[in-house]
Formats: sequence, structure tokens, C-alpha cells
Amino acid sequence: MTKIKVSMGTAPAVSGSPTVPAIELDGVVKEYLSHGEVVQAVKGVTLTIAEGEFFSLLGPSGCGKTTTMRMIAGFEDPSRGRVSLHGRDVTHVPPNKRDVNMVFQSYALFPHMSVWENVAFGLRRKKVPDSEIKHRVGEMLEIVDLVGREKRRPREMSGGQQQRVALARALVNRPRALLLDEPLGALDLKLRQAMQIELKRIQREVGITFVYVTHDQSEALTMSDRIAVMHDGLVEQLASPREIYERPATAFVAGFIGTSNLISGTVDGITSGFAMLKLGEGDHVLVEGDYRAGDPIAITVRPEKIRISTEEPTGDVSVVRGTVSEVVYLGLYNSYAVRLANGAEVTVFQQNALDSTSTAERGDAVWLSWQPQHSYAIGS
Ligand SMILES: Nc1ncnc2c1ncn2[C@@H]1O[C@H](COP(=O)(O)OP(=O)(O)OP(=O)(O)O)[C@@H](O)[C@H]1O
Repeated sequence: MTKIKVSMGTAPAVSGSPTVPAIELDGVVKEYLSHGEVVQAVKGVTLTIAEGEFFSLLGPSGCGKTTTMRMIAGFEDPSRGRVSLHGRDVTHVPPNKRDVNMVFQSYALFPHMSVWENVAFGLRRKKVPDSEIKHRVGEMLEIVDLVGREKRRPREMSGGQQQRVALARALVNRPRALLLDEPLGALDLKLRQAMQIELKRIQREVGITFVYVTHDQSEALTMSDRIAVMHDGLVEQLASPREIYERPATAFVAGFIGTSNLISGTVDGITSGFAMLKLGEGDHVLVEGDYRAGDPIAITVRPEKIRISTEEPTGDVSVVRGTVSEVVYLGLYNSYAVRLANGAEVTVFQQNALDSTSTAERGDAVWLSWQPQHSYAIGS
């Protein structure tokens, strides 16, 4: 496919500066009055999104991500706090004066219009000259890979193609930021995964800020430069996908993103510079950090970081004994459930590599071990 670079409009000098963030939320709160009671959908969100960033708001249903997005777009007025776009306070500026466009899960294409007409619609309304419309629509259709399908009607296209038309229609206006609310929600898994890669490519090509709302963690991990994980109207963690996955800041984030094991207790002592947590006779979990004996501690460890073996491991590793309560074959890897002496269950993923020699079976007594740096201490 041909790659072309498009310029998405010229910005005023001041907001074109790379130091001015694309989007800033400062202590934003949204309250609704519902049956005589005040509901706080968003309880105080402060965050900054850089120009050209692919930024996701991720969280379970009802956590406030759509409300946050609608305040960025201008469809909702914050009850308190401030929204700035490219250095300009837009808290009370209507959506059509905000230089952002929004793409929804329902593509809202005009059914009686061709692909070309759907994409050109906004430009025609703005009375953009025909020659420029031709150029810009052509350019956009190339970016979303729909060249040759200009004459089709939406109903003659797949869900993924329709979503690409919706994207082209939003991008052709050259907004400085694009807001996407679960845009792939209506697609089946395979198409969704293909579109995730497409969306990321398109965003890279047009180089504008994307703010993406999703409840799907793998979607957010795949595409985002940074993710804000929301829970109950607040941002629990804001970091890169890797950081959020590898170093979840709270138990909620650890539980929401992927599979995680949560182990808690009190520090029993310090050994080789690590805090040591004893779960049972002969067990010890090593944690990096500045702790003292008696400190309460909770850590998470990802299933793929744990080794399972029927022999006692050696070296400066966390070691925990247990009994295999379940083995699930998942093709690429096996998932083991291992019950510890204290009753807790730990999940372990072990890759089915060619040289995999693990033969642990249900009922086997096993050793679990992992490197100290894979134990992450978390808040509550
Ligand atoms: N207009 C409204 N009136 C009253 N309550 C509302 C209104 N809009 C949203 N809420 C409430 O605010 C909370 C956050 O809603 P929001 O739609 O932002 O969540 P969400 O994370 O986007 O969820 P979903 O993924 O289900 O869309 C929810 O508890 C919701 O019921």
C-alpha cells in the first residue's frame, strides 16, 4: 500500500508549539441529578494529553470514560474544573467551535450516499472548493484503504469498511484531535483485531491526537502510547501500556488488566537487600524496595513470570510451594491453577515451547518461583 503523509491543517503559532499539550483536563468533575440524587460520573480528573499521542481511556462500564470524553468534545459541561485544547480554555465552548471530531460506535453514515459523498459531506457544507474536496477525499480514502470503493453505499460494505468510512469522514475535516468512543465495539473479534492495527497505522500516518475510549484492555494495550485506567469516576493509573501491565499501581488495575496474582502479608525480614514475605514453611517471596519487618505489603505477579517445577529452585528467587489443582491446555501455553498452603490460588502460564519439559499434572506437589523484580508492590 502507498504511504502518504498528510498535513492536518495549519495551527496557530502559539498552539503549534510542541510544548503546548493537545488536551488538558484540570480537576474535572461531572455531576448529574438522577431521581433527586446527585450522581458523580466523574469525580475529579486531571490529565494532559500530548500532541500526536494515541491516548486511551480504559475502564469497566460505568467508570466515567464516556462522560470524560464528552466533556473533551463539548457535549457535556463539566460541573467543576477546566478543559483546555491546544492551550485554549474551552470549558464552555460549544462542540462545533472546538477543532475536535468524534467517531462513535454506530458509524452514523448516510445510507443513501456513496462512500465518496459520505466523506465529502462535511467539506461540501463548509463550501470548500470542488478541486480541494476532490484532493482531500481522495487522499483520505487512500489512507483508510478504500480506493476503488468510492461508489458503494454503506450497506454494500462490511462493518470494518463502514468504520473506515466514518474515520475518513471525521479526518477529512482535519481536526486537531479525534475522539473515538468504542468505535470497534460492533465488530467481531477478528475484524476488531485487524482494525486495531489499521487504526494505529492511520493515526501514525495522519499524526494527529487520538483519544480512544474502550473497556477492552487488549485493545488499549495494542494501540495506545499511554492509557488512563479509570475506576469509579477517577483515574487510577496513567502510564504506558507496558508500565500498566508490568507495574500496576493498584489492585484494581492489576485485576482489570490481564490476569494477575495478588499476594499480601507482612514483611518478615530483610534478606540479600530484599524484603521477605513468608507464606508458609519453606516459602518466601522477595520484594525490591525500602521495607522494614512488620510492614504490611501486597504484591502482584503476572502468571507468565512464574516458573512451575517439580524440583526445588535455587538462587535469589521467590519460592512458593503448592499443589496443582487444575491444568488447562490453551495451545500456545498451559494455564495452571496452584493452591498454596494458605488456601490462596495462584495462576501460572507456561509456554508450550519445543523444549518444554514441564509435566506437572493435577494433584502434583510443585514449586513456583519468580525473580524478585517481578513482584510489584501495589497500593490498595
Ligand atoms: N445523563 C446522565 N444522567 C445520570 N447519570 C448518568 C448520565 N450519564 C452518565 N451517568 C452515570 O455516570 C456514570 C458514568 O457513565 P459513563 O457513561 O461515563 O461510563 P462509561 O465508563 O463510559 O461506561 P460505558 O462503557 O458503559 O459507556 C454511570 O454510573 C452512569 O450511570
